[in-house]
Amino acid sequence: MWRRTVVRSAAAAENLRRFSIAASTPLIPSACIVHKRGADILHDPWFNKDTGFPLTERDRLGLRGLLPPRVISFEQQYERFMDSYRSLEKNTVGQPDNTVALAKWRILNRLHDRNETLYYKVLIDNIKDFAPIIYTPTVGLVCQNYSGLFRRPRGMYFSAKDKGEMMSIIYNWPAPEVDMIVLTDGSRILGLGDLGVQGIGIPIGKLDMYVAAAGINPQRVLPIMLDVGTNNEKLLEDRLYLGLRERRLEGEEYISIVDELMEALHKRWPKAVIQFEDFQFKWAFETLQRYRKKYCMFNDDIQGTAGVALAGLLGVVRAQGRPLLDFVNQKIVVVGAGSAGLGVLNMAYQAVSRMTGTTANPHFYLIDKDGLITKERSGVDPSAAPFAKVIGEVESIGLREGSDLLEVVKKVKPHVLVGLSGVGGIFNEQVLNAMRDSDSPKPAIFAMSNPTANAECTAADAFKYAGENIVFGSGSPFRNVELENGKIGHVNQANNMYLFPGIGLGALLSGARIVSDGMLQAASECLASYMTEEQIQKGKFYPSIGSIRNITAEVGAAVLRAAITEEVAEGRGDVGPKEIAHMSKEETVEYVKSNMWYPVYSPLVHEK
Ligand SMILES: NC(=O)c1ccc[n+]([C@@H]2O[C@H](COP(=O)([O-])OP(=O)(O)OC[C@H]3O[C@@H](n4cnc5c(N)ncnc54)[C@H](O)[C@@H]3O)[C@@H](O)[C@H]2O)c1
Ligand SMILES: O=C(O)C[C@H](O)C(=O)O
Ligand SMILES: [Mg+2]
Repeated sequence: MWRRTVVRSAAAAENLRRFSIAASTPLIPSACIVHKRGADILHDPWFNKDTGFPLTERDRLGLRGLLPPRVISFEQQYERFMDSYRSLEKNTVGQPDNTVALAKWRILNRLHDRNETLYYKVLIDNIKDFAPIIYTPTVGLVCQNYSGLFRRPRGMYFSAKDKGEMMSIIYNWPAPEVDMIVLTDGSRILGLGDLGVQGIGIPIGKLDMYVAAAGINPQRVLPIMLDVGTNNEKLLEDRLYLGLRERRLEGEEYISIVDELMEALHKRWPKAVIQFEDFQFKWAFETLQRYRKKYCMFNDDIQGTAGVALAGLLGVVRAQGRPLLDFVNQKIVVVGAGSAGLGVLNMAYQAVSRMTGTTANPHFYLIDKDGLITKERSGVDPSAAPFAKVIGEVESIGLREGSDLLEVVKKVKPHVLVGLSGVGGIFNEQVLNAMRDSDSPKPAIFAMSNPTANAECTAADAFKYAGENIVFGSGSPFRNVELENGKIGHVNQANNMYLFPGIGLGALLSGARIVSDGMLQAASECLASYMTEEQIQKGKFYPSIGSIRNITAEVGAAVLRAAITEEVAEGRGDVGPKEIAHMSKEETVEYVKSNMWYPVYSPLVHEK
């Protein structure tokens, strides 16, 4: 076991005294107590510095003779890695995209597995280039090939076989403190479906984003796979599949195992924030309702996505040159009535209700695999029911129950078309062409499904077929498009990565008992107001990913303040809700920033 001690200069300590708790800003690197020596340290990526161990430390930790004699500085190690990364890029030119993507993922993953400090330094400083590798889209490819790519475990794996024993298994995790947990059951990985145990890549990728964007200490994050089986026939037949080769648990059996895991997690780390990720629809809403008043948890696909989408939708109104209140008049067609689509509609509906002060009847249209959802649909899911259209209303514009996407776009002439269906290419040439008749001067197309091949359309097709005056967003990254008019068609990455790190960080630092609607609303509003008028006019609704730490600090602070207002904050360490409540807006942002971890080599001190 290990623990951290914080060693600072008196002046620096005084500066941060009021606000800092597990203060980790590297004014003077914190010293770190390790309970290992020699080769054990070299094989532990949390502490390993490779050739970066100074000679004195090599003496102290029994490393003399185990390393080549020269000490290489952190900066040199960084450059050496980046050089080999650039060579790999050069040497793989012309090879298939997937081969190159996996090669890049491998070189980063190998670095992670031997030296986390250097890995996160590389990741943070190059987040724009590396996010598409450790996150969507490459993470999808990694999950699909996980059983073959597996070298070392990362995170924890609980299975249906562990029933009754989770409380003891949880203590096998070596870190005494955990701040952020991302949990999946692998049942709906991006738009790729049920990938069973292979879905562990998603919590790993999300937590890498937590470290990069929110500055959560990587020794305090925990990716978790709850393997309750898989219904993926290919995996069930694959002899090398690493998960349970059984069908998924259902009903009471399923929920009781999630209950047990949640209890065990809460027991060991009562202050940790738990993010549910990529659960199939039928369990996503149910688990959210079941746990959201009991634990500090949220569902990223439902709630994180909703906040990011709402910020984008409000940006669209601004781009049209209309006041924000005009949001209530926007005709929005959402394609995909699952966790994400319904999450977005719920939040948009709440926004309209707040703006109108009444029970709103917004101009929202919801389409699933069976077409337009109306009140005539039998067996409609209760969470989709509030968005089912009254039949008279749709008949008046020539639509009916189950009208297809093209018909809906032609008749509704929407301001915004949102894709959260997981079906690649369904915004085809005809659908995009129909968006040319949109009632908006700047029709908006959000092809939000992941990974890239599952996006409802590409950026190039959107600008080509729907017109050069559109604004565009996609869940996975696309290159900006060179338009025929000589301008650039900007691509927004409409991805929940702009919010979940700030939601988690704000919840954590406020010591929130739960993640309330007000906290989520504050996160979305913060993101929406982050962009300047000039950026909005250029069709930019989200900041560059290069500034994700900054936006996450702002979002985190907004969530923190909302937790205080909503009276769910209990504070953290010796900074209680009262102290937070007395901070100005700027001070909350500083407070959040001062609690972000940044990769530096800490002096290691051995203790038995
Ligand atoms: N960009 C982001 O931040 C973000 C966030 C969350 C989810 N997503 C993506 O959204 C997609 C859906 O996620 P989810 O959790 O809502 O999945 P889900 O399985 O809960 O829902 C999918 C929905 O799409 C509908 N659908 C399927 N085929 C369709 C078709 N041909 N036409 C219209 N609708 C169709 C289904 O009926 C269902 O309602 C995934 O690809 C996921 O990667 C993106
Ligand atoms: O993982 C992502 O890139 C976004 C989202 O959570 C998804 O499930 O697609
Ligand atoms: Mg997800």
